[in-house]
Amino acid sequence: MRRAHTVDQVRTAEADLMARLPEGTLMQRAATGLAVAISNFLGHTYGARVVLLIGSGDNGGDALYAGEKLARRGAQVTAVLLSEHYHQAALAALLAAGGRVAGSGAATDAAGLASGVAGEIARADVVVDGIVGIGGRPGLRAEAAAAVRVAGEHRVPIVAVDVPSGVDVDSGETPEEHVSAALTVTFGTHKICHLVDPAATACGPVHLVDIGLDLPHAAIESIQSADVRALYPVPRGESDKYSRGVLGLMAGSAQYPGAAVIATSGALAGPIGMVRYVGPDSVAEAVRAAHPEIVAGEGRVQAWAVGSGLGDDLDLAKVRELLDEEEPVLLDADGIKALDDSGDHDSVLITPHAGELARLLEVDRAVVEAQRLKHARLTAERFDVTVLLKGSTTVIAAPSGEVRVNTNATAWLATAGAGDVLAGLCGSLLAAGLNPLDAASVGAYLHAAAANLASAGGPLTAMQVAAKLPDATRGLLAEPDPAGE
Ligand SMILES: NC(=O)C1=CN([C@@H]2O[C@H](COP(=O)(O)OP(=O)(O)OC[C@H]3O[C@@H](n4cnc5c(N)ncnc54)[C@H](OP(=O)(O)O)[C@@H]3O)[C@@H](O)[C@H]2O)[C@@H](O)CC1
Ligand SMILES: [K+]
Repeated sequence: MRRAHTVDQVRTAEADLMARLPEGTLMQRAATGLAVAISNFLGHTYGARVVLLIGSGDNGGDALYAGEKLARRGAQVTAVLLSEHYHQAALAALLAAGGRVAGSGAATDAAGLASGVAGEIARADVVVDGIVGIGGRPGLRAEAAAAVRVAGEHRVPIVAVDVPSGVDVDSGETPEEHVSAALTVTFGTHKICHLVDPAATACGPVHLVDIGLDLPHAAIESIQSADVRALYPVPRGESDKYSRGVLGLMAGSAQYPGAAVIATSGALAGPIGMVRYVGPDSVAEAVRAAHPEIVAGEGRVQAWAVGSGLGDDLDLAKVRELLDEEEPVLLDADGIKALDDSGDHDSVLITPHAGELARLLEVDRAVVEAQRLKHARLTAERFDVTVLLKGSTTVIAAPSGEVRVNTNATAWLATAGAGDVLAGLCGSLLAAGLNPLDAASVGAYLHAAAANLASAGGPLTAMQVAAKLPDATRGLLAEPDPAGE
């Protein structure tokens, strides 16, 4: 798992380590890693024009010391001081290495920047955001916002130090103006904003520099290929189609027959031995035509997947009966309406998108979109259920308080039927014996991996995603474990 910690956890670990090391060691480790990452990002250092946006805290100190190291390797480094306060020793080091300070005069231009600063930014090869790090509050002050806007207008890429300034570090929310980075270089561990949207998108790719922090249990984890490999229920020699798991699928309707066909494709591409389809005869016929392997009608199952494309055919009483049984149940789409906050649902997984979660919580969709982590957690706690909140980064929250995210999805996956594939696949993983948190994690990861294969940078259909699931699974199970994962 890739781990993300809260600001408080990082501060505690930092204090513990600092007490054992000579002063300034951690900042030098951070700045060295940052300078190397900026060099790699640029592809060259000698002669590169680097503008540093410097705030009042240690985030600015990291940027200034990295600037010093780049200047020593021949870069033309200019610091823009956005506050009266700044890390003085770091600025002195930059100046000693040949760096400069821009805009020291009192005059300001129309954007509110000291004269000459806008021109420096416009001509830069890269802007380094050392405005604020984990000590920052959301939003940008006027001068910083103006500098960031000039970079955007001139398409100058921004490398964020630790976090893109302006985002809310511990929630991944972006209630106010913030930096959108081409690369974020962080230290010690990931922060929540690196993994949870909308802030995760503002980070761009995230590069982690190890500075030797000793960290506690993570607040949030992001699932990696090695985790999926370790969790995937691979059939053993003695397995038969029943022992591998049977999924009961209640999906599709006269209105949306395709959802049943697509969800079945997802389920059959998972680890189970058999799918039992339960639904109207006309839909069962369509499912059987596409998937002759299925068995129509009720029988013994190890888990249920209910809801994709049920529309008005949703039989609330029937679904609630299933929720009272022992077998795990996945509720998707309309099936989520069957959930109430009174029962014991710790073997239930729900797979809403933001709109469906908003309906369940009776809030606006935009509120869920803006505060994805908060609402996924709140739902898990209130309904005693595991929640897989779909989106560009998937957030999975369990009633135990554990949270995992999946960040490897392509934006092309936002297509009709993709959710039905995911529901079938996660149902299949539940039926094969994974608990709801693991089923959701493995399902989200493989669904995204299959979509990446189907897309290869272009459009895809839900059925193509399902068709690529076996390849994605095979590739992953065959991969050697990389060190450190
Ligand atoms: N922890 C670690 O392990 C390591 C940490 N390291 C580095 O230290 C960074 C944390 O440094 P930090 O604590 O000095 O806080 P940081 O974010 O630079 O500045 C906070 C100050 O900014 C201000 N301010 C607040 N909001 C603002 C806003 N929206 N817009 C503008 N200004 C705003 C406010 O001051 P004010 O101006 O209000 O007086 C506040 O006090 C961390 O991210 C990493 O880069 C590494 O060197 C090594 C290992
Ligand atoms: K920053």
